[in-house]
Amino acid sequence: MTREFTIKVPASSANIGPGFDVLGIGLNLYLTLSVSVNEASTASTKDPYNAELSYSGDGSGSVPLQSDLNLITKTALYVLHANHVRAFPPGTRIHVNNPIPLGRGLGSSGSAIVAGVLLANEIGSFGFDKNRCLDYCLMIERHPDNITATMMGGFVGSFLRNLSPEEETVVHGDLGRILPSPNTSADYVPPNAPLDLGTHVKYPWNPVIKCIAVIPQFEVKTEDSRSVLPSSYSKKDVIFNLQRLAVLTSAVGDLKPAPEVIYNSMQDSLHQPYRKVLIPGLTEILSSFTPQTHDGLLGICLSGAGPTILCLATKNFDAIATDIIAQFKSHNVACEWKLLEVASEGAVVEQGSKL
Ligand SMILES: Nc1ncnc2c1ncn2[C@@H]1O[C@H](COP(=O)(O)OP(=O)(O)O)[C@@H](O)[C@H]1O
Ligand SMILES: N[C@@H](CCOP(=O)(O)O)C(=O)O
Repeated sequence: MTREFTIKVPASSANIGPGFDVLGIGLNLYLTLSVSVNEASTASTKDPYNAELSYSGDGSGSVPLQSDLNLITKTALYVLHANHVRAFPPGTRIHVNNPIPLGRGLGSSGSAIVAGVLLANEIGSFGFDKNRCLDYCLMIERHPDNITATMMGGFVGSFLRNLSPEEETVVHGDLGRILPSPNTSADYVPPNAPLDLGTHVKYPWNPVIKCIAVIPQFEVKTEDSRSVLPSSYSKKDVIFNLQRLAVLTSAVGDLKPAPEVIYNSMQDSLHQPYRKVLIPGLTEILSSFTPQTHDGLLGICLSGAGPTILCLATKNFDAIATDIIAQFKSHNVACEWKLLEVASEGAVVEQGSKL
């Protein structure tokens, strides 16, 4: 008997202007894992943990296919090891199809981590619900905005609960102690995820609002984009964002979305101004596209850690994207663009089996 299942995980756009490390939207661009486990197989593989991995889409040729090097299967192995399962069953085949561009601020790593945790949940038959799965994701990703949107779908706000000093050491400890690598000893059991790490809510979203993603053809690693941020902020800047955050979370659910309200509440003082050093033309683009210059535009921001620009809009998608691409071009940056919608369902696992 061969067990088969598919894991479908949306991309995400995090922050949405003022919600740095808080807000995220699940987007209908799906990382898909097609998994089969031939339960009769005893054949050994080259892979140290029995997984035969294949890959298509963005990252093909550069993403590693060994299970203790690939982010999806490393994540799955972490969850399996923490629950005393040492490897994938012999006869495990995983095909990854990834349309999410890597390192562009559309949550590719968050989607890979969510996919990995769901993969382990199926392989180990642990029966974890999505909230428990998020605990494991948070052990790796550490900021809840993109993984919560990816796992739960929709437009979400989230936070990580207060941690005891012992939990702090576990949750914010060395990732090398959590994720396996080729040097991990055969009997090492990594720390399990504390319970209920994340809390989230889903906000209403008017489906008339679509997401334009203008994606520059260069990568910015999230880690690098976080390293340019200051370690503290002024009271003025924090209040600036909190005020806008409160208004934005309600404004996008309105029956008749108000461009002025949404545009102004998507302004940010906490991350975008600092990230301009990594993204040519960022400040100019964010300030020169408004509901007055482009009919149908509601708001504009950096998607996640960048370099993608996210526009919320109700019409004229092509014209808005074409003009942003032209601005980037004047800074010698080539782009592609996608029109995306909010993925309200989040990550899903579909079962199937064949004799
Ligand atoms: N589908 C995938 N399979 C394996 N690794 C992935 C996948 N998606 C992302 N990654 C890893 O995550 C990195 C990008 O993460 P990050 O810098 O956080 O950017 P992003 O904004 O796209 O999440 C990639 O370089 C790769 O190492
Ligand atoms: N809040 C994080 C979000 C990172 O999202 P990603 O899509 O770039 O991985 C940040 O802004 O650093």
